Amino acid sequence: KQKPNYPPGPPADPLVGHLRVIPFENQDATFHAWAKEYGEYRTFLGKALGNHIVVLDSVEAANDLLEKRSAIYSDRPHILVFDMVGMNDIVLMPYGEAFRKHRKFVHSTITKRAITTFQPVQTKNARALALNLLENKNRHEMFFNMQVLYVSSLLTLSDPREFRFATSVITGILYGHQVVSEDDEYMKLMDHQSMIAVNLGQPGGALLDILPFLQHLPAWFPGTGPAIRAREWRPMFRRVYDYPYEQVEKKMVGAEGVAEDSILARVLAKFSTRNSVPEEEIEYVKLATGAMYRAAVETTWSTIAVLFMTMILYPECQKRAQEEIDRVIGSERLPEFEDKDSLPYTTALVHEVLRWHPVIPLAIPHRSVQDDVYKGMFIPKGTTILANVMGMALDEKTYKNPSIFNPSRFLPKPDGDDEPLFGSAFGFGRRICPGRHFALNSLWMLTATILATLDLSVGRDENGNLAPPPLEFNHTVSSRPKEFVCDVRARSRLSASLLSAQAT
Ligand code: HEM
Repeated sequence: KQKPNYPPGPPADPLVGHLRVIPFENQDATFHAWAKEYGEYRTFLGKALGNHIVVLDSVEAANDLLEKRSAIYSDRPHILVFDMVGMNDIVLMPYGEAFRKHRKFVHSTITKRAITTFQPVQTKNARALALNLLENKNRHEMFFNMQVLYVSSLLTLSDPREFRFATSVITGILYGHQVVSEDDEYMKLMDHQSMIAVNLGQPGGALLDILPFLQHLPAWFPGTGPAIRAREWRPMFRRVYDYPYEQVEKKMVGAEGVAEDSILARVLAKFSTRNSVPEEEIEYVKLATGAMYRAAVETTWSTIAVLFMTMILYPECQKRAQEEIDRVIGSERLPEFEDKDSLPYTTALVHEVLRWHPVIPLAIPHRSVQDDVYKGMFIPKGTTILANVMGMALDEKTYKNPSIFNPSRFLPKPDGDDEPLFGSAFGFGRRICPGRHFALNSLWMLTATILATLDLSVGRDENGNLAPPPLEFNHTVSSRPKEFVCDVRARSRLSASLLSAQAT
């Protein structure tokens, strides 16, 4: 029997496939190099322990498959250890009836139109963050001083301030909860989420999919660690769905009978009495809102770290955005969403942050549900499809000098290069990020507010020497800049007092 014409790829080991050549760190860089070497269509095949993996390294291939053939390519690979910990929401849900129901709900609550009502939450939190940075200036180095440690005990991964912003904007719209202290339960829940995902996502966790019987063996048996931890952490993981629901429900049936306006409160208001609603319906609402909460924080937080990094490394871009803001808004007031259309460079700067370093560099894997042929290459059913978003960002055919941070690449000629915006940072097809419009708004308001009021520059290390951020990233749940220091100053006395007056 003739071997099918699989996509090309690097030489594989007959037993373990590419397992030994696929690195654990910076996979996107290796995949990008392989795509250039092997893939005429910027796709290539990898194999690990019997599983086929196809990496798509061009926007064209990703659109052709994940978008145009979305009926085939919208499933997710099954990851046993995440299943065991109770990750049952839309993010990893298999493609099917339940997925469609969750997707409809999630997308409808945060459409471009629906989210305009939530803009005040974003504005308020952006101002609070700018003020917080200013007031706690000498503590700023703490904020990136976060290392993920691969141990089984609970470790806090969060810095108080940017993490607080990323949490508070999403809990504000989902649950009407404004984070006001660094000892906030909603922040702790997110800490636990990151800790669980990072620890279970280690290679040991993947072993369970290859040798699933390990989950039934006693704890002393080698390789059973991830299964045991998944079971142990299940109740802690579950709280991300239950806790916010209980809080909002308590407010609605409590003495006052009202909760702050939020996506969840609007849904609960439609339930006439709790007893009349089937349990499955309540579970579905908990999971659908919990999924948005889980997916929003880490991604937004890491993107903010990239924003700070680029503003230090490319001070001329920071200055140009500040000049634009000063010209349009002046220094008597703070930015509002209505200013967005008049601030094209600032908006381009936000898009360039998302392109320059996509924080989910390989998106979330898709999986094919039937055999397919693409440009003569056979892609078998059950193949894991990775969109190499980082590879796409570095495509020289689309982006001139792609490794340089240059917001004006997106501006129309003659001011800029008229290059296309980088939507790939949010994935593709029917699994595209439903929070992308909301995320863009949060990042836009934060960027405009920070640049209107603060100057960011290279910080100093403990010996007093200037310490520019190294171009290094931690690859955990998302890809985030490694620790660096940043000098934060108010641009003027007026900007400081405007913030103090309006941040609360
Ligand atoms: C800068 C911020 C963000 C980035 C870079 C980002 C990126 C992504 C990416 C790459 C995916 C996978 C898409 C795919 O499989 O093709 C995704 C999925 C998802 N995102 Fe986001 N995201 C961000 C913010 C948000 C926010 C604010 C929310 C909620 C309001 C959100 C909710 C989700 C959900 C629910 C999914 C799963 C969708 C599915 O599996 O069908 N994300 N995101």
